[in-house]
Amino acid sequence: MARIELTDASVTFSVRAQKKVTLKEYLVRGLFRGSVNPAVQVHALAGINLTARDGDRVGVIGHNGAGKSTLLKLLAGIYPPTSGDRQVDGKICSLFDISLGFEPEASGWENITYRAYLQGETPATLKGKIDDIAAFTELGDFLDLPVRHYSAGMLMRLAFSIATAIEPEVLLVDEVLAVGDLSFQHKAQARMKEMMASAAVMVIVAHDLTTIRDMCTTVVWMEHGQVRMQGDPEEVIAAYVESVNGPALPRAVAA
Ligand SMILES: Nc1ncnc2c1ncn2[C@@H]1O[C@H](COP(=O)(O)OP(=O)(O)OP(=O)(O)O)[C@@H](O)[C@H]1O
Repeated sequence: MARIELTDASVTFSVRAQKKVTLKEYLVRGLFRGSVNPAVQVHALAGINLTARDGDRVGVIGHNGAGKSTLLKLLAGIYPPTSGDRQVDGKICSLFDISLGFEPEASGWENITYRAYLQGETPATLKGKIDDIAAFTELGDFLDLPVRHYSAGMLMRLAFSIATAIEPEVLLVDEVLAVGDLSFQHKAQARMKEMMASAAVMVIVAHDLTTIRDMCTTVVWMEHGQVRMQGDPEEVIAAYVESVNGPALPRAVAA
């Protein structure tokens, strides 16, 4: 059984306003004010409680910078909670930031192998899949070349084909994922639909509210790193739209 459980989970980043401090600034400001370039705490997520089990489809909505992507990364295990607890049971597939982390000097084939192992494949299980992964990329002989020679779209094809080669129990998706050219996008969307249907639990971040309404069993509205509201998709989406547009005008009553 797949399960996601966040209990009072927070993620805080410690960032510095300036990248470099000149010697003059260091001497002048450092002498009089203590720290020259103090760390600022960014509370990307604060006190998040979220539970999802088999069959749940969770849509995450909210304004830019509300913490949606950070929530996906927390669920994926990329960011550990600064405080609180994260429990995720089940094989995870993360469909966001997928083209990061390739080995530039290694060939497409080698990168398929490295990534597949990271995704939990073994030499035996990969043997039965590697040709399908390669065929899905449609990259042909390019797979023999180091991936530093690939275009951004080609890297995306490779990344998507590998990421979607597993049958995940927990699927984490960022709707903004644009994969390759038009023909590949059709193929990619069809594959994503299959995965969304078969995954036990899905969490999807999207700005397109129609997608969320059609797909999700529950919706989380994020605001300034916190959950403003969660529950029934129609109710949460209506409240979110009202907060963005203002209350709906009363209907004119016929005289
Ligand atoms: N690695 C990081 N280091 C520092 N701050 C970060 C980092 N990642 C996110 N943040 C901050 O956390 C907050 C939430 O960002 P996040 O990307 O999760 O928002 P979002 O809701 O996904 O936004 P958008 O809709 O624009 O994609 C923002 O203030 C952002 O600047």
